[in-house]
Amino acid sequence: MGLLDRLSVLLGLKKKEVHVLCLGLDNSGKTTIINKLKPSNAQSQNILPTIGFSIEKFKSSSLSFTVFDMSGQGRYRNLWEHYYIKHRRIPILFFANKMDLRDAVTSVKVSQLLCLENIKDKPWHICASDAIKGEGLQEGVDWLQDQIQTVKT
Ligand SMILES: Nc1nc2c(ncn2[C@@H]2O[C@H](COP(=O)(O)OP(=O)(O)OP(=O)(O)O)[C@@H](O)[C@H]2O)c(=O)[nH]1
Ligand SMILES: [Mg+2]
Repeated sequence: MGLLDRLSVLLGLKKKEVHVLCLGLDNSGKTTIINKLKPSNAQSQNILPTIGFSIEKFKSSSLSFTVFDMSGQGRYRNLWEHYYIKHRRIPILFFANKMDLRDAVTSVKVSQLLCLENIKDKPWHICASDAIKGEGLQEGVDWLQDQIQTVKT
């Protein structure tokens, strides 16, 4: 970020830009989550499986998010490696989505199944969500914002 951009962010004239990588199995609801975070007039009514990846944008509070929405389908998973930044202390937000389904397990159980407590080198957080109704999404984004805002602009 250039000096002028930094100054604009500090003065509140411009939103700080952040890049987010969205990964997860196919059909888990990634695109639906991102879509629901957009203003209602920008939301798509017809979400199709993502081919390759798509770049989506939304704003929240003082941040401007650019999200790389990766396909979860098996044949595209090798794309994930190109974007995965192993050694940086990037925050990781997990959505335990589709919590409205009758056989959904709790976010605590998901966290145990994925052994999230083993992640010691990055801040992480898990939220239960229902992307159709939009439940749990803002809690996750608020956590992400807190993490990002503690990093210097
Ligand atoms: N019941 C329920 N259905 C959901 C939820 N979130 C998404 N869906 C549905 O799940 C299906 C897949 O959603 P997508 O957002 O396309 O999933 P995706 O993870 O982006 O899939 P890929 O792009 O193929 O990786 C759609 O029919 C959504 O309507 C949820 O929280 N609850
Ligand atoms: Mg998708």
